[in-house]
Amino acid sequence: MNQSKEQRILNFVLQNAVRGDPCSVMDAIDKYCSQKEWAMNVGNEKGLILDKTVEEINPSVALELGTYCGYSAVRIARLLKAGARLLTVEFNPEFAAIAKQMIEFAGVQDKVKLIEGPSEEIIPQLKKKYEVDTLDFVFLDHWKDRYTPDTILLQECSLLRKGSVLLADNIIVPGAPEFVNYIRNNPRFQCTNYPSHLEYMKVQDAMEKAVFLG
Ligand SMILES: O=C(NCCCCc1cc2cnccc2s1)c1cc(-c2ccc(F)cc2)cc(O)c1O
Ligand SMILES: [Mg+2]
Repeated sequence: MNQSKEQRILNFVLQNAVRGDPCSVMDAIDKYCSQKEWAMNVGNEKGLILDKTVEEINPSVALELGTYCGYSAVRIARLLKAGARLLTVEFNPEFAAIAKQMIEFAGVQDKVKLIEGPSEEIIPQLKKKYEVDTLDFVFLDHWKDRYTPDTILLQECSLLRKGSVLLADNIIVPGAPEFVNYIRNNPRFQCTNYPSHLEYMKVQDAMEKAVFLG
């Protein structure tokens, strides 16, 4: 049965990166996906915006919606302080299996909890089942038409506190127009747009940061 693209990405990492070195894992994925096969990792240009946001917040509890191969989970987890944790949610079992191996190879597994399932099911479980009080940081990188309903759901589940930061990928491509309209017109959020480019392409994209005002 021939391999998936995601399996080929993981194999390239296993053969070209250094076990326990998150940066070498990120570099290997970026090398493969820019030279061999495009894939929807946040990439290094938007990744730097993600890094700066995470470093600014220094979150104790972070949530990622949309794990894919684990590139941004590794990217975020490498910056987390001792005792801090990232919960990352993936819908596709094949992707989750790849991401699990990627996260373990990078050596950040102690900081990352990979959860398989749809966001609308997982978010309401975060407090009781995953012992979350409130989220310091949320990275939205899953279905673009779920950004708005899941942002509303996070509020309904009292998972945001004054100062919680949302960062959303793909504001231009594939685009999340409903989310942009919702979040920029919502007085409970302070928004900032970060122009960038689609991963591995000379195509305009952007990220949107939204700080919850409580
Ligand atoms: O679709 C994208 N990401 C979402 C896929 C994850 C599905 C999930 C749903 C779900 C539900 N619940 C929990 C977890 C999850 S994970 C995506 C797509 C492009 C792209 C693709 C083609 C193209 F020509 C140009 C850009 C670029 C990107 O950076 C992306 O992030
Ligand atoms: Mg994305």
